Amino acid sequence: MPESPSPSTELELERSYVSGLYRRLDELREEKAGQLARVRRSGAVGSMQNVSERDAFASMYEDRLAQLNAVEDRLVFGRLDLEGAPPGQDRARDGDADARYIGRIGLTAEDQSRLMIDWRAPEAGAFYQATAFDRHGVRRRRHLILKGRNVVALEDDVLDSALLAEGAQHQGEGALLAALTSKRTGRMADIVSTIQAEQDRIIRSPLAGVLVVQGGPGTGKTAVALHRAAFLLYQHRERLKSAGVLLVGPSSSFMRYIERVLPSLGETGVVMASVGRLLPGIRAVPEPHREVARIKGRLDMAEVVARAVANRQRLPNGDRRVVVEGTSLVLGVRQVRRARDKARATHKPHNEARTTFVKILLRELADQLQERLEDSSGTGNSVDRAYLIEDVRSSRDVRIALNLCWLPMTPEKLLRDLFSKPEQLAAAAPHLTEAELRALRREPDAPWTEADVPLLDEAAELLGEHDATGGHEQAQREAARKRDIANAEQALRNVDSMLRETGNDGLVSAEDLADLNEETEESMTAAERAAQDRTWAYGHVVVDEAQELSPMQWRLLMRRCPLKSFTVVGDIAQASSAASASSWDAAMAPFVGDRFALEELTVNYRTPTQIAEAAARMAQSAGLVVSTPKAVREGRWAPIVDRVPAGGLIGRLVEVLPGEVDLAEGGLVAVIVPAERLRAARAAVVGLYGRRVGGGSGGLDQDIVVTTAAESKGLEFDVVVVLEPQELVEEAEGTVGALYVAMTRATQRLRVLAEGHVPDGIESLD
Ligand SMILES: Nc1ncnc2c1ncn2[C@@H]1O[C@H](COP(=O)(O)OP(=O)(O)OP(=O)(O)O)[C@@H](O)[C@H]1O
Repeated sequence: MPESPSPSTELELERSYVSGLYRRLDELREEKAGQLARVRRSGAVGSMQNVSERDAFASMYEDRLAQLNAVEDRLVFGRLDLEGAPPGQDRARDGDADARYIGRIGLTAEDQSRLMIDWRAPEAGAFYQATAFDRHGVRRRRHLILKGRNVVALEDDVLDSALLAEGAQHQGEGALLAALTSKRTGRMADIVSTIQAEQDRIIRSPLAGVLVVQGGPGTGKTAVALHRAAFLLYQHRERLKSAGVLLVGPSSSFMRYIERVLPSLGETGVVMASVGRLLPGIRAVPEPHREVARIKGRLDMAEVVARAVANRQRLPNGDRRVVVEGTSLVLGVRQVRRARDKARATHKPHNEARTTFVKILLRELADQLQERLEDSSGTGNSVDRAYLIEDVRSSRDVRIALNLCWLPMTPEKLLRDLFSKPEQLAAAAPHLTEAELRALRREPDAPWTEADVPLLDEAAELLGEHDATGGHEQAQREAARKRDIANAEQALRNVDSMLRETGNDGLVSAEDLADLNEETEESMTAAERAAQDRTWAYGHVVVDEAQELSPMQWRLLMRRCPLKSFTVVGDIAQASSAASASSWDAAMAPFVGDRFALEELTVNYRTPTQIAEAAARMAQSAGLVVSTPKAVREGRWAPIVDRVPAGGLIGRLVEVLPGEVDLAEGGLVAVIVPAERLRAARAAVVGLYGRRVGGGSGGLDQDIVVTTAAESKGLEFDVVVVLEPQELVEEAEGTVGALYVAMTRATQRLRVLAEGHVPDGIESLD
């Protein structure tokens, strides 16, 4: 039996291998930078086709260079020794396939031999899936722990008991535990080196269909959703590159919290949007009134919007006189009705169907005008019709009359009128009660809220493009795109061999190249263009904190992905918004029936046992069905409950906060408060810590944050102080979802301050 190398020798061997990987990375960066510079130097001369060819390559090299630059940190993190490979033998270096290094991207040597496998490749699956019982051919799984470019430690999972006897293994506190107990930074980090088997299975699920992932707090749903997006982009690059992936989260703070994960995995092309930013050009605020959020979230609002649009296609009260070039004509109700029916029969959106409506009536009025002119001249001479129609079209009277019947309309105008003019709302929503109608009423200049976004989208769908140029711009855009594709096809034929050389053969279609061309022309990436286009059809949509979405918000998202390829992650027990789902069945039924797959995550990686149990006890005492996910670690502290005399809440906060900040030892501290107390609590904490205090979506860069339960959704902090828990329950109309969220944000310590009632279960009975 060959002798195992001593641990320090192994560390040396790994160091040398890893520095070889970084050397290769540097070489590739240099190579791509050189290619990019050469392409750029070739200048913007030559035929259109040469220019688009050059731009296409420039974009390709830029993308690859960006990816190579993004993977610097922890480039490699794993090694698998497979069946048949004696331990210690440097198989990968010898070009033997029995040892595999796993890293952020795949790397090959100049001679095309494989140096490192992308974590998403099928051959890397065993790194995450292998266990002592089901080894997937793995004898040893090794975690390489890097600091900068240097390997500082090795951790071995020896799965083959024969290896244990040989004694060649490295043990540490465990890569997973080290990751979990490290201080929070305010930004989520990737988990690529420690993905657990149940998470990996979900990440690698097939692309098609709707996959719902249910999991309690801290079970890694967000992490899984992000790594799944990266996996799908790798596995289905051709399809998803042009169609794009949309990732939706609950708030701007949350989007900021997760924004670095995908780039660190080398993926930059995902469109990320909070529910308030799903419509280009609209920045919606959270809906402050729960009743309004509930009503606007209901699916029957789609009918209300449809009726509001139909009501903008009006019949005049009676026949109307219009004057064209001094001649008086009649716009009859009967004619208008007929034109309206014909326009509606086109089934085109309002603004587009208007063209039909207008055309018919212009023709009718031109007929009348012709008759009058012929009568009055008495000659019976026919008059040129084109002139007549132009005369009718340019009459101010006619324009006003037609607009009164069928006004071109933007979604914003439609909804602003609908909610500020009670008679319009009553006409569009006859089934709503008086109280509901009153609740929906608001000033025309009120800001758009998250509940309005799907209604605006619905309206945009029914109204169609409001194009002042009469479709001219659209036609120009289409012609330009056709030209781009033709150029790109020619470019592909010319440069087939060059494509192969760059390793991109088969990955690029003429459409891709046309897209790249368009990008450079408009200096926009495909993702940026998708984000600006309401009608963009994504190849896949990932939804986080999905339990919060209203049926109308689901309707909007389903429209964004006609193929219905979704990854939906959330926790029904954490639901706290007014229009949130009561079950996944109920949320999905209107859109996909029961055709969705349900997976569950069962291990809590965030919250220590004591805090997880307190949160679950509280939720269960209130009748909420929560399964208590197994927490992977014990905490150092049990949750603390401070009962404070009336009026003493803020004083007590000021008293205890410094102690909590000390215990966080440089980590993050969050004070989570009922919305009504936000201002007072923030002022008090700022009084103590000044500029160190953050809040809202910019707050994550600070180490002390004062925030609401809704804003803290999906985030995590080392220490959490919850103020007045019963008020958190009351502000959510008696449901405990928001309090459950607040309590489970802590990775180390939880303290609850209460003047009022302390909900049952938070305190342990023993
Ligand atoms: N396999 C893993 N390795 C290392 N860290 C992990 C792993 N899985 C999850 N974590 C960490 O656990 C924490 C919780 O994960 P995440 O935020 O994804 O949970 P969640 O289910 O979305 O939580 P919630 O629903 O409460 O917002 C994060 O810090 C995440 O990085």
